[in-house]
Amino acid sequence: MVFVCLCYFRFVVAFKHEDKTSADSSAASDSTTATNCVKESPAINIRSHEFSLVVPDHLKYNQPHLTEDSRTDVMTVTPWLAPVVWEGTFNQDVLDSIYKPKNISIAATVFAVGKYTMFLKNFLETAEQHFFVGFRVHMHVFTDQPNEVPKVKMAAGRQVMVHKVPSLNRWQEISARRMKQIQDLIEEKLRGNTDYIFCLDVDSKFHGRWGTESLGGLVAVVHPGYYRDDRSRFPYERRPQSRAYVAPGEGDFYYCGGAYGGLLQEVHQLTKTCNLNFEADAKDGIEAAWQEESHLNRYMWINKPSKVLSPEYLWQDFKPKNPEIHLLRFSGVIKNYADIRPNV
Ligand SMILES: CC(=O)N[C@H]1[C@@H](OP(=O)(O)OP(=O)(O)OC[C@H]2O[C@@H](n3ccc(=O)[nH]c3=O)[C@H](O)[C@@H]2O)O[C@H](CO)[C@H](O)[C@@H]1O
Ligand SMILES: [Mn+2]
Repeated sequence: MVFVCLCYFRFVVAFKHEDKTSADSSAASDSTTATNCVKESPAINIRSHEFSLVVPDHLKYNQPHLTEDSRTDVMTVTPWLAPVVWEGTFNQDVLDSIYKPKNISIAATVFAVGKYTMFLKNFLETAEQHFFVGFRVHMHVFTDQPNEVPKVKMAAGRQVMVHKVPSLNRWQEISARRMKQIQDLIEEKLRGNTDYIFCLDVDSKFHGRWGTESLGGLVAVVHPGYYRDDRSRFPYERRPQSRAYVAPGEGDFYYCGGAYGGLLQEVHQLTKTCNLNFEADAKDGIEAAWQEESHLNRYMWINKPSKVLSPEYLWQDFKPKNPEIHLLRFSGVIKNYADIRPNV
């Protein structure tokens, strides 16, 4: 660890020095810097994708202007300085050229228990069209009926992995138990081979790009149903006996249980904590108003997300599109709850 830090420090110093000595930085001084670092620390493999934003030299794109903002109708940065991602706030070519050479791998989890297997085909097919296209993606499908998982043609470097889970007879349990199963997946299968993970509702479809702009340490999506409301109207858990309790006058946004993600270790911490709190509540005979979504909201109040995705990243088909939504990326389909859930 110390070794890595030293190398990193050296790298920064080298670049600073280069800035000072030559405004027109040459390829030769670049390669000297790189070679020095590699020579002195040959065994180091840096897998931290958050902190090094390296673009290929000579990438041409529009100049960013500090006195101009591409979006003036919406919040683009939170009070704790996390970006809020909206169409128009980022340059996808710059972002892709940063993450492409890192060869990152992305996992997504999706649960289809009971009749929810009917959503898989559309979910998986549209993910192929819009979700991290051109990147390595593993779609982890959790289901009680592996035979019902449709065969979807996947591009190179992308695949579906099926995990069998028990069927449960309350939708609340099916939804909430996802946290534990995601925690286990990370511990047992993903550690060491996956960089980022996104956890998504299956009753939804992709309509537009969802890509590298969404990457971050801890990533939350603002719920489409409440983002124009005063926080007093957010459906947080309001009973102080629950570990998901959020007090009046507190809370930043109301986040979705249907989409969240980030670096593997961050999502591990989130799912582990929410599951522990959900279980402890259950022992006390209490289930939060919106199950794991309530626990997630409590968690995100204390552990601020480092990137916030706008409701473009989880809309609902039944909601008319508001003017601030310039691009709809992912949206919940209209469903008849009584027909598809095991209980009402
Ligand atoms: C868009 C969004 O933020 N949705 C959240 C919301 O309700 P939703 O109405 O979106 O919940 P839902 O019925 O979609 O259930 C959540 C997910 O659980 C799975 N499932 C559920 C029932 C079932 O019989 N089989 C099955 O597989 C499936 O992956 C589904 O997408 O509140 C829930 C609280 O519990 C979850 O936090 C959802 O993520
Ligand atoms: Mn849903």
